[in-house]
Amino acid sequence: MSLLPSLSDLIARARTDLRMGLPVALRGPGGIVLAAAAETLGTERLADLAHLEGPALAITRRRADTLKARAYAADLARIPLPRDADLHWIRAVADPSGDLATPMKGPLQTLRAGDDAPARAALALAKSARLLPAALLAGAPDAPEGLTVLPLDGLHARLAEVPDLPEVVAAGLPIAAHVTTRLHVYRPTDGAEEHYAVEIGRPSRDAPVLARLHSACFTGDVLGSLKCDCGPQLHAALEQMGEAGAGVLLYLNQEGRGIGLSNKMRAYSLQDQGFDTVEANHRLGFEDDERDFRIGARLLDRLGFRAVRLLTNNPRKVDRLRAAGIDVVERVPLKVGQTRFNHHYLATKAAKSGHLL
Ligand SMILES: Nc1nc2c(ncn2[C@@H]2O[C@H](COP(=O)(O)OP(=O)(O)OP(=O)(O)O)[C@@H](O)[C@H]2O)c(=O)[nH]1
Ligand SMILES: [Zn+2]
Repeated sequence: MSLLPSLSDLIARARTDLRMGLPVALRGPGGIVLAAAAETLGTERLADLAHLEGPALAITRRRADTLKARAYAADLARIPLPRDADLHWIRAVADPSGDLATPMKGPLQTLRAGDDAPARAALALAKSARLLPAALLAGAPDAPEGLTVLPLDGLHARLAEVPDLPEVVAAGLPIAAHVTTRLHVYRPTDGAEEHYAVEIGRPSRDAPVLARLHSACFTGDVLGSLKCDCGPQLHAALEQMGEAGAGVLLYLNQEGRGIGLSNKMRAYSLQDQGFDTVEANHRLGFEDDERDFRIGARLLDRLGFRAVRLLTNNPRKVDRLRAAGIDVVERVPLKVGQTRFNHHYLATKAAKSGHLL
């Protein structure tokens, strides 16, 4: 019946539930598994989950490696919940901010037997809710009334897909770089973040367009942070397009290379403790880059652009766009915004993430 929620609707709900500290119910061949995000779980719900069957804390392999816990799966580890575990213990396993101050968590036993699929889905949901990737899971005889119930079948595949991105609206927006500019807003059908396209001038759809895929950086774009080069890159790209009289800048709301602002600031706090940008992501349980550039390809396609001259220093963006069917005819370097505060950050990106200096 069309009035019932689709899988995308359920995913959108699940994200909100997890952010509020509510568990979601995952229905698979083994029955119902309840999953709650470690970051938002409260004391009473922890007590209730702890009384269910086989409570275990799922973390990513990245986090497991940091904690020296053995991950039997390629991507995650499940730690059986110790009998005396409280919220403090759960947060300490999930959140690296106290790793140096309280190295008390180990040795951590991990589970080999049992199905990893519910844990995998829960971690993907936590990531897509921009929470720390750690979730408490426990088997339940049935789903308590009122909880969001998601079928495990197809869930992980759906979370890995690019959602449909219909355009909500487009309107003229004269900006300093060019007076003939239009801002387009796209809203994904799975309730995730909206993305924007800034169309400068009237670029032809028949020739390669000067384009940039810019990932949101509140600290750099808005506050003028000196820790990264995002703000100057954003403005230089718009200026270059303005001077050329045509271009398209996709502003993708993938803050912090796709981990969200809270997690990015957690990474900054780890950087204050001496870890570099890649190490900080890993300690938090993330890959160094969690962005999905297929969204950029989808938006270019929607706008009618098949070929681009891409403003970037990141070869991965070029590769991902090409893999998604966009013809990147040229990579145009964008070297602005070096400061004494971001020298180490840019050098790390070059050494570890393949950026071209
Ligand atoms: N996790 C994390 N994200 C960061 C950090 N510093 C900046 N960012 C984010 O990194 C992203 C940078 O985006 P871009 O400038 O589009 O991408 P890029 O990979 O640097 O590639 P180009 O700028 O195109 O060369 C933004 O989402 C920032 O919020 C950091 O230390 N940790
Ligand atoms: Zn930045």
